[in-house]
Amino acid sequence: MTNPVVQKVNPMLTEERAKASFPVEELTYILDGGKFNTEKRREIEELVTKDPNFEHPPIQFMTREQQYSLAVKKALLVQQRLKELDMLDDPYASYFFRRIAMPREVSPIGLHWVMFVPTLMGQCSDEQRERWLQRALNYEIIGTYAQTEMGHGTFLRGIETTATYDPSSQQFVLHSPTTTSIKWWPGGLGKTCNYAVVVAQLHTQGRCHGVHMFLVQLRDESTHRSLPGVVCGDIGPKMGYHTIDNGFLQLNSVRIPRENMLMRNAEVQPDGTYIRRVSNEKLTYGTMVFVRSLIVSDAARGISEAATIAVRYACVRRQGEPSSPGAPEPRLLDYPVHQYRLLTCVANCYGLWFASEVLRDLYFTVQPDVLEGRTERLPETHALSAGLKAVGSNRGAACVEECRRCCGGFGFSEASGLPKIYNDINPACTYEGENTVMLLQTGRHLLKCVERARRGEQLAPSDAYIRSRPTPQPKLAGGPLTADLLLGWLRWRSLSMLLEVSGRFNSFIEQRQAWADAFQAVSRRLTRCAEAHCILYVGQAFLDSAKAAENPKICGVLTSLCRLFLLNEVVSGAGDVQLSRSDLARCQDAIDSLLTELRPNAVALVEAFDLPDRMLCSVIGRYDGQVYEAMLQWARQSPLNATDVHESYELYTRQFLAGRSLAKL
Ligand SMILES: CCCCCCCC/C=C\CCCC(=O)SCCNC(=O)CCNC(=O)[C@H](O)C(C)(C)COP(=O)(O)OP(=O)(O)OC[C@H]1O[C@@H](n2cnc3c(N)ncnc32)[C@H](O)[C@@H]1OP(=O)(O)O
Ligand SMILES: Cc1cc2nc3c(=O)[nH]c(=O)nc-3n(C[C@H](O)[C@H](O)[C@H](O)COP(=O)(O)OP(=O)(O)OC[C@H]3O[C@@H](n4cnc5c(N)ncnc54)[C@H](O)[C@@H]3O)c2cc1C
Repeated sequence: MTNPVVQKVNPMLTEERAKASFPVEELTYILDGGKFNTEKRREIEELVTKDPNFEHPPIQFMTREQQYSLAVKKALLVQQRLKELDMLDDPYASYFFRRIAMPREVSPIGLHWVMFVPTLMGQCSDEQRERWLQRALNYEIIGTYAQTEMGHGTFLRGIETTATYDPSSQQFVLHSPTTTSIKWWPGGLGKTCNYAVVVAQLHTQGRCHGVHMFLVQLRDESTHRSLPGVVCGDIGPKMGYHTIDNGFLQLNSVRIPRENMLMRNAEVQPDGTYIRRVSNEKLTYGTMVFVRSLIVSDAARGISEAATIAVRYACVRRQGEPSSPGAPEPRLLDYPVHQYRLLTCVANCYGLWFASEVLRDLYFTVQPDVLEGRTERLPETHALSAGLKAVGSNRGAACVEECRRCCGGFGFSEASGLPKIYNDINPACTYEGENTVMLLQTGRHLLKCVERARRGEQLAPSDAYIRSRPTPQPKLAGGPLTADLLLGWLRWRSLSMLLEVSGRFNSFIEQRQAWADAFQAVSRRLTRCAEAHCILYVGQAFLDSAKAAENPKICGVLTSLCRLFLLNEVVSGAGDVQLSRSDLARCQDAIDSLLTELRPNAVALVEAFDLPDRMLCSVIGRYDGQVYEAMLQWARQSPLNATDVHESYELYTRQFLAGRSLAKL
């Protein structure tokens, strides 16, 4: 991919940039977690941009096979470069190197570093780590995470693949007993990987002990041919994710050594005796908690890319009736409704960005304890990572789509870069736990919190408000609509909704319904409670970050953006609780005022994300704002334009026009 040649900057963008009321660079430092990180990220981006090995024509003009092949090359080249630069052990540097080298092109070896390596870290005994982890970190072996089957994705306990221990050979026999038990979806499984962590039902001494993990070699390490008993391949084209070989895997009585069961939490001894070392069996699901927390930040980054494109385009695109004769047509960004559509996406982006940082810190605080078997804060971490994964990816997909629509027809063209971002973000609503199911996990946790609060027990910090007494609805039509007041209202809303659903749930229990039936009866409402709880978390993280900004100008603009986020939640969630007409009207007026206030900072707020053209890959979101000439250049690259007359003319159209039958051709 080549960066568009930066031409003279479109004066309409220069004009907008000059309106910023705060130092954009300082906000970039905040978003990056410090000036040092910004500088390091830029150095890495520069390295990749200068490297001709990462240059190629736009992938959108390539076939899927070409896209996959190129992605394998780039993904492996990234690893080589990281090694040469001695950056392999630096997760920050590696992340940004991969991101700029393969912008929104999912890597065929992505599962290796997102799930395979973390699973080895979290699920192996110390001895197993010694044996495999370094090989995996050195990319001597390339692995994936094979859990989902054709027949079971969400309901993990229903997985059918079996791992049956044979004490005579001290081996496990891995087997796919049915068609529905064939592993389906794992990333990189089809063609790229030679190992997999396989999730299977453990059988030993005639008993099933539930799902456990096993390291299975799939392909020969030198020839890459699939090993005897292993049938695997690519699952075919998808809605997006063209660069990765999501695969299938059928195991026909494949034997692996006993030592290949991941034994941090449980063990099968040579004679077949099963020993569980920790009582909480959900520790096997640890990698998913980790990846769910990453997805929240990835969703925020996706919105940041789409919003940068759409806001820049809205500055240079004129469309509509001039305000006076001879005046130019208005810019899209001059329309209040357009400002609303874009600025609410920007507000969601900042909210999720800051929330993902708080969630990441929580994960890394809790994880060392969990690894040692102390699981007190695991339920909170699981509930938050599941719920925020759902809210983040739902919002991510919705905001990217809104940005795409904001760009009209060009938004539908791959030239805009927006379909690529959307197709990369959207599957996150499904993978790593389908979003509705994830919200139900959060809801289940919240119901239990209400019970524990009634018993006077302590709750984890993010759940603590559930212990407070119900209060009357905070009035919004009185004094100023401060961010603190709005956040208080969202806290009140979350608690009210939860108490209402919990009361309903308890009445089913009192009518002697089974727990599971009562849960199903309130499940629809419970997903809304989970969303409200997560939005409260996002709002709190947003406001805390705004207040923490040392520069008063940045503090001011972030607080205004946070108020827009909170007000929009109040207005769009007005159906969940009774909001008076006067409160609603007040909030709507406040939104209108905020749009006017924030509009001059629209470009500055997205450019604080500091996304180079190479990252955006967008004809309409270019830094220089020279959209139209670049659009024509893009179209000229279409393979359909390689000749003036396409071969289909001779083959079909000419015959058709001559009245000949096409049926025999
Ligand atoms: C750099 C950025 C890149 C980011 C992007 C990454 C790109 C990677 C691309 C693709 C990767 C995709 C990988 C995958 O999709 S892997 C497969 C993922 N599969 C799933 O997520 C399956 C979803 N299903 C489940 O997680 C579970 O089955 C379940 C839905 C949670 C239900 O489980 P189960 O029926 O066993 O449990 P219960 O509902 O009965 O609950 C029992 C108690 O366990 C608690 N629980 C459940 N899960 C966890 C967990 N993970 N951790 C801790 N505790 C857990 C639950 O709360 C219950 O507790 P209670 O106290 O109420 O009994
Ligand atoms: C791009 C992509 C990459 C993936 N990568 C991997 C990978 O690397 N490794 C891997 O193992 N898997 C992977 N997956 C699989 C993914 O994790 C599953 O698709 C996901 O967990 C959902 O499972 P499912 O497809 O079986 O859907 P189902 O579980 O059949 O769900 C279908 C629908 O039913 C609803 N539903 C299901 N159960 C309930 C319930 N209890 N209550 C209410 N509603 C319910 C869901 O909300 C959903 O809308 C990937 C999937 C995709 C799309």
